[in-house]
Amino acid sequence: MTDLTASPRTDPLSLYRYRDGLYAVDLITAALQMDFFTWLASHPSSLQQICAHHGFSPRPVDVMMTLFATHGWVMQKDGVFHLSATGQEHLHSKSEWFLGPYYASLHDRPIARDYLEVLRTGKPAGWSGDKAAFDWHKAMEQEDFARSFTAAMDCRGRYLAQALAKSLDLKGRKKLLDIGAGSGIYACCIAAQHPHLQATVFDQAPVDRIAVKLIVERGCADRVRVTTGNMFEGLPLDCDVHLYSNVLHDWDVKEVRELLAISHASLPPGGLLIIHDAFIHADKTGPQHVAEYSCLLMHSTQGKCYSTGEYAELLVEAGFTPGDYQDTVVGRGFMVAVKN
Ligand SMILES: C[S@@+](CC[C@H](N)C(=O)[O-])C[C@H]1O[C@@H](n2cnc3c(N)ncnc32)[C@H](O)[C@@H]1O
Repeated sequence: MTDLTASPRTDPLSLYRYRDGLYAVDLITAALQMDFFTWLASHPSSLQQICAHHGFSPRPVDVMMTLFATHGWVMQKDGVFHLSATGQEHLHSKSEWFLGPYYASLHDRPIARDYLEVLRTGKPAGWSGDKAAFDWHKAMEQEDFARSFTAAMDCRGRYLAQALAKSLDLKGRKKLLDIGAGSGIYACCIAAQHPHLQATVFDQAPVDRIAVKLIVERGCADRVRVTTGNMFEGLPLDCDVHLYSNVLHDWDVKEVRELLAISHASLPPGGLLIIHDAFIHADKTGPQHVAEYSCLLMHSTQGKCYSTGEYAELLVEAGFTPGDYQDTVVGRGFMVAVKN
């Protein structure tokens, strides 16, 4: 039986950071290719004005401007983005220190090209630029893709989940629902750390079958069960804790609102909702590595890394009282909220 309460002896931070931040350079390249910074210098603009002028969608522009703000290349004042001194000196095509040509050889990278399209359509590009796998939610219904994607989430979660489990206060709670659970690694680690708790892993086919096998292999099947379903069509009613781990970041605001409303309807009064994810600061000036990870999500899913402020607003709107954000490891953390 695997000891799911153990932590590794060494720190894998840089391995997570390379993978998470991979796409940021392509978004910077796409912006330079459009000479976006030179335009912004003479047109300080709100997010809406940037979208209206360039024919862009709000979600990718928000991710792009957050990335630039975390580097100090743009600054936001009263909702208007301005090019900073660094931006004027190194990103403006009329500056003697302009670095645009240094990035020109990257214009043909598939992900950089995708960004020109994602900015305009607001729709995700294919996973890793592969047009054949265009909609990864659909791809997750295919056995092979589901298996390799779930393996990726599982090995990432092996480290993140035990850290989350150790940080949670679940005294007096009875049953956790791990929504969009993948392999069930989070439910298993939380159950291992909190022996009084039962858990249900909730996902769709064929991920449910992959989860059953791994839960048995890990020796957790006595307290962790699997339920198959579509989270947008309702959730089991017998749980007093809901966990969304790396799930809401795959979806746009409309779907996040729907999921929070479904959770609210399914939890008892006083029920606990946990969002485990990578969070942007409320003022959207950091952390830089989360802004980089958000580029990857914006490119390949319908979501992004939301800020703590955005989540707090959505939680209040859905009828929850949000608590403070708490860090765990490798730029991840969680927010809890109690059903009013
Ligand atoms: C990014 S993975 C996160 C997995 C896991 N929670 C983690 O933190 O690693 C998103 C998961 O949501 C599941 N999912 C997507 N749409 C779903 C739906 N409509 N109903 C249930 N699960 C869904 C996917 O199958 C996938 O396992």
